[in-house]
Amino acid sequence: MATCYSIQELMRMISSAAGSIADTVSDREGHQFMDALLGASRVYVTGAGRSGLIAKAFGMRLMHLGMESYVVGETITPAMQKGDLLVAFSGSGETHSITDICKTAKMVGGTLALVTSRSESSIATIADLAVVLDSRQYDDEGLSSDFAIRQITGSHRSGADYNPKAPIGSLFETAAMIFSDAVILELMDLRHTAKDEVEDNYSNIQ
Ligand SMILES: O=C([C@H](O)CO)[C@H](O)[C@H](O)COP(=O)(O)O
Repeated sequence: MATCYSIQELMRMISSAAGSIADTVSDREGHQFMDALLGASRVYVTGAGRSGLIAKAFGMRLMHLGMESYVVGETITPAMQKGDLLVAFSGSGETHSITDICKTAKMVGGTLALVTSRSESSIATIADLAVVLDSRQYDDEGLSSDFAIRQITGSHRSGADYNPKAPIGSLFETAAMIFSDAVILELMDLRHTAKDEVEDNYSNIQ
């Protein structure tokens, strides 16, 4: 694929675009998400494909912080109960398998938090709270739109010579990873977690 951008420029574009998605997260959504995590007995995470990988990475960090966290679908994941929280990562909010898991979580009395790129979707409709990382301006046409290029590079180069580099949800997934890490930092702060405690929980058998 021909492109007039170097790998370094592309990296900066992607990080800058993902960073700008932070501006789309409302304070209310951020606070609700933190409150749900801090108030939960146990935290379950779920997501499909790349969103699922972000969910797992988030669940792992919660475990490092000493919180009881589980990945839905893993062999030793226990039954979910009232008082537990399910965090679903789904850019579209429409992935069938994840929608079913979310419905089950609600049915058993759990709380459902959604991390998504769309405020309206099947999962958003049943979620108790949602954090919207609005990456849609990049997702539909990758980074090829003039708008996206101006946002990212500050230039007025036409999109005509540019191949999309963050298509099909990639920026949502990158932004979701950054959001998750920000949440972990805030949790460490609020729970007065020392770096040593986190390191004690790192796996020594993997
Ligand atoms: O793997 C995914 C990626 O977009 C493929 O490029 C998605 O994360 C997966 O398909 C799940 O979709 P969403 O539920 O819409 O996040």
